[in-house]
Order: sequence, then structure tokens, then C-alpha cells
Amino acid sequence: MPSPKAKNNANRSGGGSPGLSGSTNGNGRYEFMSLNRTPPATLFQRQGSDPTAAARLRASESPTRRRGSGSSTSSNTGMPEEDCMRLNPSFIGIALSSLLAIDLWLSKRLGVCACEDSSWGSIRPLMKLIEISGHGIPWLVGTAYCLYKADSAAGQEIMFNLFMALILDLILVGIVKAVVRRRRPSHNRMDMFATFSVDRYSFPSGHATRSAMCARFLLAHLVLAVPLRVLVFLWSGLVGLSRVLLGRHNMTDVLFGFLMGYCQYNLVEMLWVSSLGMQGLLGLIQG
Ligand SMILES: CC(C)=CCC/C(C)=C/CC/C(C)=C/COP(=O)(O)O
Repeated sequence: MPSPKAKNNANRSGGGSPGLSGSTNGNGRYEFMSLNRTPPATLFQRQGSDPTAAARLRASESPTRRRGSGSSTSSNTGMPEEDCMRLNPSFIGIALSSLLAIDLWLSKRLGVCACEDSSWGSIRPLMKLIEISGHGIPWLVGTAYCLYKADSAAGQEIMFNLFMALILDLILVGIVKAVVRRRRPSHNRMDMFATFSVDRYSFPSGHATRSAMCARFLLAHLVLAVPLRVLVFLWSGLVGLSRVLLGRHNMTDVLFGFLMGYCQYNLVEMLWVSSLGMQGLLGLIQG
């Protein structure tokens, strides 16, 4: 009388699904074989007692034959192209998913000020102060005030273009956020002041675009002493870092934001409105 174990083995080799990629050999050991290779003849013989299973196995012998000669196949595997696409995701796909996984993991670990109870929760108020320094409202209000107070044509021109640059930044970031629709990290507390509806999305960081664009703008158009230039540069970096520490953004949101803000400044230079153009625009508005 066969032992239950032996009986189990017999079931696996004889009555198993033909789709399985393994069988027992004569020594009772399990052999694995590729799904793409023709099963050994012995397996057909063993299936002989079950005509239905044998027919099914023969039908699965070659995927090329099974689908008919009209179907396109991969030359390496003999499998239909569409199956190969699914089984072999592209290198770029794998690289991107790995990058995103690292991004999520690292950003979560760096979100040390995401709430008061977090490991660096005590410096959250300082991070929020840096957040406000890169917010759209103080920048728009401050620039409008400087434009109003400027007593030279050159000063007015610079402030007018900075104001337009800030509006352009809000529009472009809003468009990208609405298209990409990447959710903010789950550990973020949505307690920012004055946000648009698209600001529930995190890609790219509006603070990062603004700080990079404004830093470039100030460095290019204001005559600043070296320590102040360094300070502007550091401020921009700190605004970006604070987004991740506060848990508002993933790292890629901020890195892309910096890149986008940097490029936005080139656009601002291209669209630069001169004093003459400004007067024309003001004349148009006043009618
Ligand atoms: C005059 C006017 C329409 C001002 C709107 C300024 C405003 C509400 C800007 C939004 C700033 C903000 C909270 C952006 C989100 O930044 P993320 O770094 O979290 O993407």
C-alpha cells in the first residue's frame, strides 16, 4: 500500500495540470522545465491514461502552433509578442519604478517634521516660517508694493517683470499639477494657508519652482554683496528642503520643481517687458 506521500507525488506527476512547469522523474524527484520547451515524450506517455489531459498538454506544446502561424512571435522565446511585452517590462520602466520606490521611501524617512510628534517635530515652526517665506502671497504682495514704491523706470521694470514671473509660475505649476495629479505624501498634514484646489497635488513643488526662479531673478537683476548672494542661494535650497522635512512633498517633486523654476527664469527673460512695453500695457489697461 503506497504511503500518503508517495500517493501525493503520483497525483502531482500524473493528474496535474499540463500548464505546470514541473514533473517527477523516475527517481521520484521533482524536475522543473521551461514553459517554452516541449515537454518530454515520457510525460505524454504518463498522461496516456487520461486522454483529455494528454490532448490539453499537446495543445499547449507550442504556443506558436496553438495560436496559428498568422500570429507574430518573438524570435527568442517563441512566445507571442504581446506576452513578451508583459513578461519583459522595459528597462526604462523598471528604472522609473525603482526610482519612484526609492523616492517614496527616502521622502518618508526625511519627513521628520511632518507633525509635532515626529522625531524633529520641535523645529516644525521654523520649517513653517521658511515655508511662508516661499509662499506665493508674500511674494506677490511684496513685489506689488515695491512696484508701487519704485521711483525709477529701471526699478519699476524689474518689479513689473518679477510680478509677471510670479503669475506665470502659478499658472505653469497649476497646469502641471492638474495634469500629473500626484498625491501629496500620506504623512503630510494639509495645514498650509491659502492654497488653490490643485495644491492638493504635489508634483511639482510650487515653493521649489518659485524659490529657484526668484533666486535666479534676484541674483541677475539686483546688485548684491557676495554674502547676500550666498544667502539668496541658501534660502532657495532651504525652501526646497523644508518641503520634504515637513512631509509636504516627495524628493522628486522638489528636484523637478527646482529644475522647472530654473527653466522658467529663461522664459521670463525671453518674455521680458521693457519700460516702454510696460507703459503701453498700462495704457491699454487704462483704456
Ligand atoms: C493673487 C493670488 C491669486 C494669489 C494666490 C497665491 C497662492 C494662493 C499661491 C499658492 C501657494 C501654494 C500654497 C503653493 C503650494 O506649494 P507647494 O510647494 O506645496 O506645491
